[in-house]
Amino acid sequence: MSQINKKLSPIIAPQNQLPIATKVNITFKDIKYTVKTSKGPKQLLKGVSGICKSGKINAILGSSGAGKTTLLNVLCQRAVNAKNQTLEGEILANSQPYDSDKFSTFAAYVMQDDILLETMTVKECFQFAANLKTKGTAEEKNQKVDEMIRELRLEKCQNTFIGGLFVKGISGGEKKRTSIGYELISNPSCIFLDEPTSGLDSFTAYSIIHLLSNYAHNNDKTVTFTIHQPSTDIWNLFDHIILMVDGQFIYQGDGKQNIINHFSSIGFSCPIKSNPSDYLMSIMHGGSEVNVKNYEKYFQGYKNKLEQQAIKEIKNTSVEILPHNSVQNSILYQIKVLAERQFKIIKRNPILSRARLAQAIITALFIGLVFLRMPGPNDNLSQRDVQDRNGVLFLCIILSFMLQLNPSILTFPSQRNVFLREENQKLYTVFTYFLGRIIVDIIPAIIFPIISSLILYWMVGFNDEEALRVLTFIFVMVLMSLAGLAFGYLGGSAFSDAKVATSLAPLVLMPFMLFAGLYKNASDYASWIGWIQYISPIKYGFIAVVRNEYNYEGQGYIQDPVKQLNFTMSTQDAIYCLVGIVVVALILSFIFLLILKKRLQ
Ligand SMILES: Nc1ncnc2c1ncn2[C@@H]1O[C@H](COP(=O)(O)OP(=O)(O)OP(=O)(O)O)[C@@H](O)[C@H]1O
Repeated sequence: MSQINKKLSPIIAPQNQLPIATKVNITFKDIKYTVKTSKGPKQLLKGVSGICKSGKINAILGSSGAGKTTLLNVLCQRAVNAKNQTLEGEILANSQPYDSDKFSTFAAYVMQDDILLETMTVKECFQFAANLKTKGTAEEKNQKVDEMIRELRLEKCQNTFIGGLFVKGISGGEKKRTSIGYELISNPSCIFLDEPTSGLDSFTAYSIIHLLSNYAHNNDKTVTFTIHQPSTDIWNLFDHIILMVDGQFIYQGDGKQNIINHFSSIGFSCPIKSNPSDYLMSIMHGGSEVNVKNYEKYFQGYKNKLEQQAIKEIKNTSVEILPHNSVQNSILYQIKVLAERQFKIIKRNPILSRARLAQAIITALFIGLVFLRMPGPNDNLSQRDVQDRNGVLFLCIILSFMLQLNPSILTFPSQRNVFLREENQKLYTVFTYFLGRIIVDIIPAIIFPIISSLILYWMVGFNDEEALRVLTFIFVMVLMSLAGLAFGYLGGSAFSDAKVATSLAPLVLMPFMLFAGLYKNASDYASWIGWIQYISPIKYGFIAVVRNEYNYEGQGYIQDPVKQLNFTMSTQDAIYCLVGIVVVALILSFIFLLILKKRLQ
């Protein structure tokens, strides 16, 4: 909880003596928000005070860069005191402090960018939100989803994918309505929206604001949003308007005659027949020197005539218990819902399913053909044959590791924004998200190496004297694939940017390969760097398959190939080490995901 809110706690009455609120008024007093930049501190909000009223449409307008989004972030507790930013002032809901956790129990925030998963349909998005955000039986939740689709007039596209860069999907307006519906389904008492109409045609923009207006008026909800250049129709729907310029307020009040009167009184009369929104935007625009010179007049006008009134309203806000709309689901339920969604995503994404299956089959066939029916122990083996066999064993290990590593690196970065938004709203915990993902991601990580192994094993002519040898080989291939999954997770969670994570992957892979015992003998590493072999999953996988393959009893091979490689560890011990590495990498990636979440929020 921010410092400012702590200060206020003593004046709050004990919770059990307060009336339970049906509505929420957000008030803020003397908010100053400063960020550190390379050129020194920059104050983005310069002591603003105001109110977002319940049952009303509160619109924040202003010139570009005035600080509208910053104010919204502050009210949603997304901008708090930290090393590189300071926040001063009071932010209250029904005269009570709230932090980001508390915020998610009574309010919702729709960001400017639509953060939705592209391979989910509109209905599935609502279903996911209803499952985790609302109470009731499955039937009641389905009913809520259908109602929301009807209310937002999304019937026609309810079964269409959201779409994105690679998948064709719904229109921009439908996407925006889906983002709003995703939040409204839990019936929050307050909803904040950052530019809900940007990029939309005037009819769609009007229909969205009209919908929000109904939500506020019919249910006594607090709707607050930033908006650029509204049409007259949209302007007429605003109940409470805040105008901002250069981090300060220049107007706060209703959008009807009062706003026109106020600006007339300070010398800026809106021309008759002119849209007040267009006129006010034109006198606020920071691109005009004349406007910038006039800013001081606007500030003085606001301070002298309106600020005290706003402060009085803040003081008169009653103290009431904040409504609690959020739902606490069991861990198992959260994992189930997340795993179901992840399963759909994988099934529908051709790169995540079919392409990977084809990759596993084609690479296995290719290796199988290149090393087809290699000479075995009964074929008068030369040292060259042993080297070839070592080579193909090593290649199998690399293949299994790499085929899983590459897609896994993208696992977290590709859904980062969705995860941050949903975790922020406390729909689930980092732990349940992590488990929900693993449960689904592990399926291809197990199946694909089995398929590759079954293709390769007899094509190459690996040791099939006993069934256990075949099973051990397959098991090690699966473990290598799981190691790829774990290291992919690790890279994806340690670096928030997918590009950074993928470009760093070869840097990690190279030493693992170098210290696996094939390119340089295991006993020849310099001591200062030789320790890398102990953390190389490729080394343990290679030892396991080498020991499993060669059955040296003096026959067939000129020398014992295992001894030549200087592998003293048994197959079993190598498998244990590999399992240990997989577990440690998974634990580390979970910790990194926790840290990453905090850093990004
Ligand atoms: N972390 C930051 N560091 C430095 N400057 C910042 C930071 N965040 C925002 N700003 C600056 O603060 C000002 C206000 O930004 P904000 O996004 O709140 O404006 P806005 O009114 O929403 O603008 P627009 O309408 O163009 O979206 C801008 O000049 C922006 O460049």
